[in-house]
Amino acid sequence: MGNFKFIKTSIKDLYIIQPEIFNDNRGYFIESYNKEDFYKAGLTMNFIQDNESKSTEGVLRGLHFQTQNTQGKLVRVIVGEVYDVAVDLRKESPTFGKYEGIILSQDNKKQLYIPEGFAHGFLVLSKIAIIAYKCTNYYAPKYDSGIIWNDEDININWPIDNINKLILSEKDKNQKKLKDIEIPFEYK
Ligand SMILES: Cc1cn([C@H]2C[C@H](O)[C@@H](COP(=O)(O)OP(=O)(O)O[C@H]3O[C@H](C)C(=O)[C@H](O)[C@H]3O)O2)c(=O)[nH]c1=O
Repeated sequence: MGNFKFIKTSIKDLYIIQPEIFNDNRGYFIESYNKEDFYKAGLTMNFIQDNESKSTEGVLRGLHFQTQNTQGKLVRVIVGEVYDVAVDLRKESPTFGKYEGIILSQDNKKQLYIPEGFAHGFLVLSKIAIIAYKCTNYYAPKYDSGIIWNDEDININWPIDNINKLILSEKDKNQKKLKDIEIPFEYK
């Protein structure tokens, strides 16, 4: 049907996807994923796990990746608004260590496709946010890894208005810096 716009970003293989929003007097309808449309756009990944998480304002989840079973993720916001961030961790990539940040929201319905070999995280900007994302590989906690959210070498410009309101898991409070971890991802 071609209900999607696929927008390239400054980082190779990282895409913003804009589904067509069908509004009427009842509300809205979107196709949130369509394999044929994605394949035609060259996004030929195979999603095998869907996730959903709810967070309150000021929650920052990230920056996460799996060192094996690495996951490509198609991220969208069902309720609320988040600042979503992907960091290129592919060795030899010309954009290694660079990030792209984007507002995903219930209103803009934008999605971010984060390829394998990236770290992912988001900051909740609304009272609550419910995010849903498709993954190209299964959860593998023994390969769970991450980078600290405020790593100065990545220097993410998180839209935080009050640092005291930041809510992090214990794990995320203690993530390592990019320069202190072994990066396993090749750049294809
Ligand atoms: C990720 C995941 C978690 N869990 C269980 C394990 C824990 O008992 C609980 C919370 O896990 P965690 O604190 O790792 O959840 P997040 O901090 O939201 O982690 C995610 O946040 C960032 C933004 C991501 O992109 C990843 O999907 C993932 O790392 O859910 C599962 O059962 N399956 C899963 O795929």
